[in-house]
Amino acid sequence: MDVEARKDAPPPARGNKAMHRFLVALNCGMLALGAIGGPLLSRLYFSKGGHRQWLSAWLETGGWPLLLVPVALSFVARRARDRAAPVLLTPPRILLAAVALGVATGVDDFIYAYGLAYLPVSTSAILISTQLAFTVFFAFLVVRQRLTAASVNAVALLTVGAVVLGLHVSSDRPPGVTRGQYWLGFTLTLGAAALYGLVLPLVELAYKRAAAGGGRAVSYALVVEMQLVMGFFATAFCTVGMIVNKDFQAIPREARQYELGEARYYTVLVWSAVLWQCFFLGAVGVIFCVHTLLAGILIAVFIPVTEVAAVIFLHEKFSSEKGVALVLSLWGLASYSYGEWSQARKAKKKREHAAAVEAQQPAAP
Ligand SMILES: Nc1ncnc2[nH]cnc12
Repeated sequence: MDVEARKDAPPPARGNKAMHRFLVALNCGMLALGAIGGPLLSRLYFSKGGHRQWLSAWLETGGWPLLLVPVALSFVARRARDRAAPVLLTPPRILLAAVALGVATGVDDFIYAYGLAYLPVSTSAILISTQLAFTVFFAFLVVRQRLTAASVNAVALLTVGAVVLGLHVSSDRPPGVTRGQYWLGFTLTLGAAALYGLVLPLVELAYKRAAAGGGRAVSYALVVEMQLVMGFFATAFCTVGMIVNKDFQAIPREARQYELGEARYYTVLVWSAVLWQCFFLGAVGVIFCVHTLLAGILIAVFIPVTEVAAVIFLHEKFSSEKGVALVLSLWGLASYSYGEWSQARKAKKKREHAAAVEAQQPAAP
């Protein structure tokens, strides 16, 4: 848990390298599970008789207590090594940033849930894919993330995929949704993409500030701790919305009237909370292990998978546009991965060359 990883740090030692690879795989896996399963279950809630946007938003981060387990384990391990170890690893200034980012996530969850109430999950997913363009833009501004030919190519391919899919959006209004509601959902979903595209690089900036302030690399334990704080405040924000909207009183009534039955209603709610937790923890974990842009790329890449899953499980229509978008996004991922791999290989060769030149220099008298 305490493994440290920063892009600008020297290459990790062999044991750390294995742990780093494990964390990359774990976080990519969690992000995949959450990015595909979260929207499907949220849409299943709305399509079978759920109407509460604040409740749906609440479920996106309401699983934050799950993070108490790794945070507590990390604390116990630290206390076993050092009796004076502090309860929290996160510096106070960064905790304050996590509170603000948590509230921003709560706002984002609400506008995302509002959009999903009025759009098919396939349309919502297409609109959310524009998040990548916002992430690239804000990552460049906020954390000076370099733009390479491979990342620009990946963004272009994913954007073309979204535009191709966008060509059929006007014909897919869900039953009972008015034209006005459809376009409100459309606009709010684009707003959610922009806001989350800003939140991701700000999370990376917070890690950088935490590393600079503490004089050492950020650990994965700190990442989980920050996510716990963000999840708590995002949920608190949505709880206020639920209280004002009288959602808590409406839940038992809504459960009784749910098309799939009462037990399945609660199952959908519980699994929504678990899968969305995987999404948010996976996203910040990928930012920590690699960087913001990869988190944005992966979220975009899973979108066509969500499309196919929506066709299979929610019986949404599969059009030829969806097939084209799927191919384009896989191509985008391949292009990006190849670009990163060749950059890393060039950097490694450069380091080895510099080390060889240094070894040949005669020792100073
Ligand atoms: N609240 C949210 N949940 C999932 N994906 C998102 N993309 C942008 N906002 C989102």
